Order: sequence, then structure tokens, then C-alpha cells
Amino acid sequence: MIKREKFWQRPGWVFCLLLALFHFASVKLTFFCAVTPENAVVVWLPNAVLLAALLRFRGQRAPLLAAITFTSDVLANLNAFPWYEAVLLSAVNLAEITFTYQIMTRSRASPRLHRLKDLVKFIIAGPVFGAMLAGLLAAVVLQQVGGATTSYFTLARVWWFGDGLGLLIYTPLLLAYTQPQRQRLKLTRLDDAALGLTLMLSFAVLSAHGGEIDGVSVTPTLLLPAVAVIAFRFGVRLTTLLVALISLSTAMLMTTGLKPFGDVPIHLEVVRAQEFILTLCIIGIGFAVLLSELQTRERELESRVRERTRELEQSNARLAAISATDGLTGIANRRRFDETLTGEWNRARRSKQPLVLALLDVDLFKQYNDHYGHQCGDDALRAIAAELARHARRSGDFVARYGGEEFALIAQASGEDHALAMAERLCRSIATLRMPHATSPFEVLTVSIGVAVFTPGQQDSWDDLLKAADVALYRAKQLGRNRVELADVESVT
Ligand SMILES: Nc1nc2c(ncn2[C@@H]2O[C@H](COP(=O)(O)OP(=O)(O)OP(=O)(O)O)[C@@H](O)[C@H]2O)c(=O)[nH]1
Repeated sequence: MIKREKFWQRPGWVFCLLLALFHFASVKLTFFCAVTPENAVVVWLPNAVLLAALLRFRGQRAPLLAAITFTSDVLANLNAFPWYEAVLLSAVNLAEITFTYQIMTRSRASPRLHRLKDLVKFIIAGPVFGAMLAGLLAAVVLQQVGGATTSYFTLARVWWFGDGLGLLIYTPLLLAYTQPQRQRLKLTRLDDAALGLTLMLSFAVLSAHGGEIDGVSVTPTLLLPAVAVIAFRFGVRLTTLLVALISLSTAMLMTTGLKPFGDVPIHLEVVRAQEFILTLCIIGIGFAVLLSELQTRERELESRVRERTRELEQSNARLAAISATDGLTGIANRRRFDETLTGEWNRARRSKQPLVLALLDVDLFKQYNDHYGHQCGDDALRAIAAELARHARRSGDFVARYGGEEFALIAQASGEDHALAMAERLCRSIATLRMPHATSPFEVLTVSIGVAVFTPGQQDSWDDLLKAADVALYRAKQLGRNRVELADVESVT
């Protein structure tokens, strides 16, 4: 079995074989339903087969694909023309598609025809100019080689319109069904009703003779609004299929003599049929492509909005982290400390658990700065903060830079003894960092700590806890520094 992706990567021999068969079948289909008994071609489908193949494979193995369809075209034309005329007319067809493909490539039209812009480029390159060129050349061949007696411009116009409409109907259909479908259809009951109505109208059109049923006019034109609805609701694939089916059925009604556009001379009937098919294609395929483009844009916009929202959330989170962090030490700043203390205070009040607040102040830091310089002072603050953060990581406590050379710690403890032991451990751990301080009696940098332990009641405020810790810290300084003092909470509140 050939994998689908591999099959569409490059035209292999299986594809070439299928192309020959499909092209030949398209010629037969055209002769079966789109050529009148008077030999007037309403739509000529086969040229679209080569164009779609070139677009689908983006020009890969173009000469091989062209040779295959050319041969098939000549063989098919041999039924209606002598061999030299068949060869010349097939060459005209080949010139038409080569010209169209070149123009589309040069104008950078996407071969998927999924945007209105690309569809317009395709229409200008193919049905308008490509088919017109073919019409002008074919009319010369038919007159000069085939000896046709019809006027040059009539021959050219009939060929142009037949080829143009064939390209318009068949190329978007083949491209839509040979490329992966992008959007899934979500159909409602109303869509089912629209489809049902279209089928009923189609049946009425097929049953009409001479464009009438019992004197009531029933021409294929009645189907146009229904096709517009289908184009809006059913996507490009189904619409191109429906457009092709209606176009070919209309042509077939003519070839079987049912005269869907009234009892008028054949040349007028062909013109009416071609006008109808043109309107059908423009409304059906045009609307479907336009809507699919709008849906694609909407999806792109939604994904861009999602992307931007994510970026915004990330930068908000970054900003929040920055606004809560102390720039020098990288630990929480005063703002975050205030928020945390409020939260912990309320939690402790609800759970009736004691809350511990310790304020730490670096001893004789002015002298340290004076002796070692401000830069060394900053390094020392960073080292002390890192030590506190290490402690916080281990214990789950919260530490912050309270301001200047002061730090704060919020913790939970079972009681005063526990809190005191914890603060003393911290005090020792800073001294153990052994950061030399030449003008300190301890010869290393030390901290003094004031600890307050308090179980908040309904009437208390966390401000009392702060004041108590501050008083204890002041006492620690007074009593010689490098020590811990426990606050007398009762006396503060
Ligand atoms: N390098 C540095 N110094 C700071 C910073 N913030 C505050 N200081 C200094 O810390 C010193 C605090 O001095 P004081 O309040 O007089 O107290 P101290 O010298 O530590 O003395 P005691 O607290 O009584 O032990 C001041 O000299 C401030 O300039 C900082 O971010 N970096």
C-alpha cells in the first residue's frame, strides 16, 4: 500500500497511470454530458486535470505530466478530428495550461486556492486569459486546418467560454479533494433543510421540459440561492462538488434535448447555459472560498490572542515577582513582608496558633561600611540574606529584607522556648559565616535579634507584634549585640 503523504509528495508512476486514466475519463465525461448533438461544447473539463496536477505538485515533473495528458488528449480528440487537427488542438490545450500555470506561479498564487486573492488570480490566469488564448489559437486551427465555416470570433468565443468554465468548475474541485481538509463541518438541522431544499429544486429542474413544469418556469437559475446557502455552510469541498454536479447536469439536460433554458436556438441555449454556470461558479466557489478564508483568519486571530494572553500572563508573573523581591539580596522585600505578615496574622488568629516574628539587625554595620567600603557592605548583606534564605528553605519559614541592614523572619513555633532556640541558632549561623569585621568586638559580622511570640486575638493588630519585636531588638543591642532577646508581649499590647 502506498502511504497517502508519500503518494502526494512527488508524482510517482502510480500517480502518472491514474492521471492518464483520469484525464481520459474526464474527456469521456465531457463528451457524455457537456457536448451538444450539434457539437457545441458547453464546458471542457480535461484541461483542469493537468492544471490541478501541476498546482498540486508545484510543478514537479511538469514535462512528464504534460506529455501524459497531451497523449490522452490526442487519443480522445481522434474521435472527432483527423489526427493532425487532433494533435494541433491538444497542443493548444497544452499551451493554455502552461500559460495559466506560469502566470499563477509568477503572481505567487497559492496552489491551494484557499484565499479569495488566490482564487481571483486563478480566474484571471486560467478562465479569463489562458482560455481566451486557447480560443484565439483553436479558432485558427479549426478554420485553417479543419475548414470550419463558422465565423472566427464565434469559434474563438465558444472555445474560450467552454474551456474557461471547465477550468473554473473542475480545478477547485480537484484541488479541494486532493488536499487535506482543514476545517470540520458542524452542521445543524437548518443545514440539512437547505440541502434537502436544494435536492428538491434540482429534482424539479431535472423534471422540467423546456424550462417549465405545467406552464410554471423552472430553470436551473432557481438553484442559485440554494447554492449560496450551501457555500456558506458546507465548506469549499462540498460546494465545488455541488457546483460541478449542477453544471454538468445542466449541460446534460441540454445535450439530451430537454432545453432547460426554454425553447431557444442552440447557440443561444449554449450562451445561457454558460452564463448560468459562470454565475453558479462565482456565487458558489467564490462564497465558499471567502468564508473559508474568513474562518482561517478568525482561527489565526484567536490563536494570536491566546499567544499574547500567555505572554502577558508570563510578564505579569515576572513583574509581580520583581515587585515583591529585594533588588540587592534577591529575597522578599518589605512590601511582600507586609502582605505575608497580614496573611499569617489572620491565619494564626483563626487557628489560635502562636505566630513568631523575629527582627534581625546587622551589628555595627556603619563601621563595617566605613572600614571596608559600601560595596563590601552590599556583599555582606547578600551573604547574610543567603544564609537566612537557606534557613527558610529548610524550615518553611518566611524571610525578608525589612529595610537597610535589617531583616525579618515570620515563623510558626510551639511556644517561646522553641522560638528562642530557633533565633539563637540563626544568630550563631550568621557569626559562623566568619565574615571579618575588624572594628567589632566579635571580630566577625554578627546580628542582634528581637523575637516576639504572640497568639493573636480578635482585638489585636499585627502592628503590636512588630513593636514588640523592635523593642526586643533594641534591648539586644543595648545588652551588647550578637544576641537574641525575647519580647515581653504583654507589656506592649
Ligand atoms: N552597604 C550598604 N549599607 C547599608 C545599606 N542599607 C543601610 N546601610 C548602612 O547600614 C548602616 C546602619 O547603621 P546604623 O543604623 O547606625 O547602625 P549600625 O552601625 O549597624 O549599629 P548598630 O545597629 O547599633 O549595631 C548605615 O551606615 C547605612 O548606610 C545597604 O543597602 N548597603
